Amino acid sequence: MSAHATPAHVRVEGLSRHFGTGESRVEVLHDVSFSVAPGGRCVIVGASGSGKSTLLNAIGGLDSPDAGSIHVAGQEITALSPRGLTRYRRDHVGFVFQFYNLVPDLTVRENVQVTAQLVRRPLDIDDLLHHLGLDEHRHKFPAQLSGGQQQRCAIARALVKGSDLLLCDEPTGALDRHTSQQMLEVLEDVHRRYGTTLVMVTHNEAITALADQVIELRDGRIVRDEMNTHPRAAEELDW
Ligand SMILES: Nc1ncnc2c1ncn2[C@@H]1O[C@H](COP(=O)(O)OP(=O)(O)OP(=O)(O)O)[C@@H](O)[C@H]1O
Repeated sequence: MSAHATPAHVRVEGLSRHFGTGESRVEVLHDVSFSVAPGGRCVIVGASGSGKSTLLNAIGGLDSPDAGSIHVAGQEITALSPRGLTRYRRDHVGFVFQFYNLVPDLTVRENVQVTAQLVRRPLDIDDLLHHLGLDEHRHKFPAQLSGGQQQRCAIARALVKGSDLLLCDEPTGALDRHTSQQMLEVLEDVHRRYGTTLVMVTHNEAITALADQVIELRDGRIVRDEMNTHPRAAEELDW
């Protein structure tokens, strides 16, 4: 790396992961290496079972690889103790899952507040809900929201910590086309407003048009790592 090169926000090197033993052993990731620049929007695309979620979970400190390393903002998260990993997840990473994992007995605002209480300097909850178009839904429970509104609540919860890395696992997976487009516009806005580094997993090739960087996984190996010099706006997306 030259003295002027910007250090990567996320650097994955030689990552491998398997599940099971003996005949049921499955090699899920093989020697995966790539970097994401600070403030980059990286889309990881691949067929079902190609290892996308396993990779994202490793970056999020939810799963430990067999071999290789992951650095996030210069810190080697693959070398952290379980306690260190908990702290990393709490302080440095926002996670949005396909199934939003909202607490059903808490309102939208309370769902976000629970996470805000975990960190020292959370973002302003009401400001965030406003930007995510959830003003009028603040006091509703998850079951009273549409899929897109639930997803936006999950994004608010992931962002409120003020972490600069947002990991999204199939953020549009359970949504119809129109709501998916809205969701991608929300993520675009979040990226513009907060400069958050986004790493998003999807099986939908169309979404790669929005990314600065596209990684394709096939059977746990990277078969494409390309920069996109002219990413499209979410509203121009051709499904
Ligand atoms: N905890 C686990 N135990 C055993 N096998 C697992 C486990 N987690 C994932 N796998 C296997 O690893 C492979 C990759 O799974 P992964 O969820 O990473 O793929 P994916 O590309 O995200 O797929 P999808 O798009 O369907 O979510 C699959 O064959 C899956 O069955």
